[in-house]
Amino acid sequence: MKITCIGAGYVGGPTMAVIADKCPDIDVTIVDLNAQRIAQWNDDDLSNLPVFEPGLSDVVAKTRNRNLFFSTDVENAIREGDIIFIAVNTPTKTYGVGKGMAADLKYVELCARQIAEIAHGEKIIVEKSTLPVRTAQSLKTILSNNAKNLSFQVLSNPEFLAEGTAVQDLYHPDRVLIGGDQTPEGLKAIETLTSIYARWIPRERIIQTNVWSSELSKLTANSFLAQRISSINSISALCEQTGANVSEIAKAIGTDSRIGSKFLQASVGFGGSCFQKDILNLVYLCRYFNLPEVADYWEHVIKMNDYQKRRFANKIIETLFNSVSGKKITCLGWAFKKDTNDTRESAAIYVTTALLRDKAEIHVYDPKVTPEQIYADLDYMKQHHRSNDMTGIAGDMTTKELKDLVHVHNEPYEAMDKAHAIALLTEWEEFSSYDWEAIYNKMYKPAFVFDGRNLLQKDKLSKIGFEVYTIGN
Ligand SMILES: NC(=O)c1ccc[n+]([C@@H]2O[C@H](COP(=O)([O-])OP(=O)(O)OC[C@H]3O[C@@H](n4cnc5c(N)ncnc54)[C@H](O)[C@@H]3O)[C@@H](O)[C@H]2O)c1
Ligand SMILES: O=c1ccn([C@@H]2O[C@H](COP(=O)(O)OP(=O)(O)O[C@H]3O[C@H](CO)[C@@H](O)[C@H](O)[C@H]3O)[C@@H](O)[C@H]2O)c(=O)[nH]1
Repeated sequence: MKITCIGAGYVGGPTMAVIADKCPDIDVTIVDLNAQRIAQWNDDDLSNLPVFEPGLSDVVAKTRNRNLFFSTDVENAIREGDIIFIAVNTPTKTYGVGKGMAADLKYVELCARQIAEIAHGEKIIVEKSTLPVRTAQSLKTILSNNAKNLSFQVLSNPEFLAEGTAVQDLYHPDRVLIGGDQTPEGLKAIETLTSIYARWIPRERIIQTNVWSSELSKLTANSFLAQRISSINSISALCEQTGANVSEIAKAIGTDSRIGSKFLQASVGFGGSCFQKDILNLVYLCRYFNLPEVADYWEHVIKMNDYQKRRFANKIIETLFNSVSGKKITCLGWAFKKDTNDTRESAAIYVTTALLRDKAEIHVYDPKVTPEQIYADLDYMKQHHRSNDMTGIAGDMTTKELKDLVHVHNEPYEAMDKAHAIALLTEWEEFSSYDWEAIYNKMYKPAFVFDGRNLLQKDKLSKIGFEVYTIGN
């Protein structure tokens, strides 16, 4: 048996590496149109892999060129694979019908058309990308109208890994979900895929459903997770007005086994490529199916998140005497969470943009994100943000002006030297072990710290002399 995966990104790369590790008798080929990304996956120097994930380079070192292969030859991989995973990106549409809401399925459709053109024999096509419910039907329609000599089954097998813990999540998932047609052929395909995961995951954790339940479970899971963060963040705002402490509340409610303690960390706002995109997608589907009340309900999870990011940026501006113009603000962290180099939808981008609007001078330090990525994020924000009202940079700022105002450092102390304020935006653990006394001595006074992750010890910092703002306290 051979496995092909189209899309060598944050999902395709780690997922296939783990399958290759656990199934040494199966050849796994990951293909991508992006030649640079494939070259990075094939780089001898494992620190150059395009995805940073704890533990990933070890798995790649073990499997690469044994039974794990990275290639740009999409056609050959489609021809060879018995099981073809589609793990391409499905971003929010930035144009036309459904702009700013619906998932852009053009990359998925392209895969289906390519498979239809090239593949023959028996194939199992697996939706690994996160897709709107009923996408499998569109794939089937494209395949059955265009393919020749192809007998296929489409399965939905959404991925639940979280970045930063992807490798651990893939080796020990809470569950694997496989949806397929409830016909003899569909059930056989489900069983084939199940038998691969069953090599390392107990069968009772492999859930089999129909395709539509599987597709919709993924959007629902992400919406529930994000909803918890928006819920605790909404309470953080109330805490700041009343003297209650959001961390104490999270602990108090989290010990109720019906609520549970995870995902109750108040923050500057959730980021990442999935939560916002998937909720917007859910909202779009609800509106499409004429369920406005349901759509409004879920849309508020995002509105609350926008509010939290805006609130944090405004807090900085207000505290710095209502203007940050010409002031040096240092952002500690740019990634959307710790232990990843991914910056998609990172709260840092929104907060920085709001500060730039108020003419701040921004200095950034992140242990894993490159300067090119940071400038690209700000440029993208300039063009594509859903609502300018949120934090979009005044469209009139040129890329050059942006670069003049944003300085990226590869050393944290230099980034904080002579700063007016520090905004901690990602919970990288190294931030808590810095010499905060030395940092204080080199900052303008009053020296402000805005901890968007409640990572630092507030009492210790206050004792040094800092003015400290934390979320919900
Ligand atoms: N990132 C996550 O943590 C995560 C977790 C679960 C699910 N997902 C979902 O998985 C999907 C992929 O996410 P990602 O973060 O890996 O995206 P990504 O952007 O990191 O990777 C997608 C890759 O697909 C490639 N690609 C696009 N069209 C192609 C084509 N026609 N042929 C070959 N390659 C093509 C792109 O060049 C890119 O390298 C999305 O639907 C996402 O919602 C992501
Ligand atoms: O209590 C919490 C937990 C998370 N976050 C933030 O929420 C965002 C998302 O975090 P997380 O869910 O850990 O990472 P993702 O990689 O985005 O993973 C989510 O999105 C993936 C893509 O669909 C899913 O596969 C995962 O199950 C789902 O957790 C990050 O900005 C976190 O900092 C908080 O603010 N508070």
